Amino acid sequence: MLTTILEAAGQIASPVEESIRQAELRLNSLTKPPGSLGRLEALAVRLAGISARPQPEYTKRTVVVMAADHGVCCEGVSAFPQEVTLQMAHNFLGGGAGVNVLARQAGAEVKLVDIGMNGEIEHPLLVNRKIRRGTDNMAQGPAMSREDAGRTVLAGVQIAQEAVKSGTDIFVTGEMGIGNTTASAAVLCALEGLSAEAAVGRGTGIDDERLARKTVVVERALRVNRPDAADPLDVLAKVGGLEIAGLAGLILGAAALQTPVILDGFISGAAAMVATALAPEARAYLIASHVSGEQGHKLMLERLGLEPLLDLGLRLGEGTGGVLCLHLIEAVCRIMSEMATFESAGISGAAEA
Ligand SMILES: O=C(O)c1ccc[n+]([C@@H]2O[C@H](COP(=O)([O-])O)[C@@H](O)[C@H]2O)c1
Ligand SMILES: Cc1cc2nc[nH]c2cc1C
Repeated sequence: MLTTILEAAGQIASPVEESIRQAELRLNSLTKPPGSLGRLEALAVRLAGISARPQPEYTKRTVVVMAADHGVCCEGVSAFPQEVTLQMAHNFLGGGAGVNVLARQAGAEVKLVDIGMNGEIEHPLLVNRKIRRGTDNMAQGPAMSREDAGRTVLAGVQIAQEAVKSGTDIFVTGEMGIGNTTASAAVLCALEGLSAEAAVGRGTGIDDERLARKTVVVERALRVNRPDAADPLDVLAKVGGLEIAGLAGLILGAAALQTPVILDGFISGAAAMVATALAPEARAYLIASHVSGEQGHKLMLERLGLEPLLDLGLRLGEGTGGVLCLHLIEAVCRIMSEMATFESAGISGAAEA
């Protein structure tokens, strides 16, 4: 299984240097003081390299929302009951969730994937890739088998491949899963050797008492399972989640097809940690949309070496922060294609020193 995953990862090429160089030249020819568009300029250059074009355009934007359940919920780690995962899945399909609203505004399509919910939904818009009905309680043993973790990553790779074949040229990662901030914190601790205290946050809004319990649960999960930091599939299987594994695969599949991936919040970040542990080259294809309000996300992004574009205190998940950044990406693309140059507008360049 790992061999097949690493085969997919082995196809990830570096961003295209020539497109990067052309984008830098173009930015410096536009009617503005050099560098005056700040970090948007760095974003323009990165997108050029990823998409192998100095003036990229993204016309088919897909938010992949992976939904899954977590056995660890029975430890009382969330502010909401587990059945909210399935109830929210109905909400996504009906177009009423936060991400649906923001995706409509940003011209993106929401693709809901059942990668491992406890319950069943029959709906024409639902992509059914259920690997199993939720994970087991990681505080008592592995969340899932190594085989299930591998199959889930491969399902994510395949979803990316199918979407790109149907025209998707940019992805946003999204997820829904009550309990998944516990799994994400455990993955962060396992891969980076951090204490539970540094990684655990309030998720859906737990009080101090539950936060203390959640921290103990993550500590216990790490002690009981002893995940191997050098083996990302082992980490996923022992303390991960199905949506985390699926999104890790989506990232690898997208990167192998030179397609940018906008990361949403803490859970998407955990998937990115796994993906980059499997294939460090995938990092070049990742754009961090925002730093989430979830404690631990800032540290996670630092470890990933990614600078978030926004800091709005978002902690909804679903892909909401990622979709918001599509507006910034659209802005950058328009700057690159529509802005006049010093030459075309007849404007004098900077004075000689
Ligand atoms: O993306 C984030 O940073 C984020 C931070 C906190 C909560 N969430 C969402 O809330 C759910 C998980 O919270 P919890 O408390 O049940 O672990 C899950 O459905 C996530 O989409 C998401
Ligand atoms: C209502 C609700 C919506 C969500 N969306 C993502 N995670 C969520 C958690 C809850 C509880």
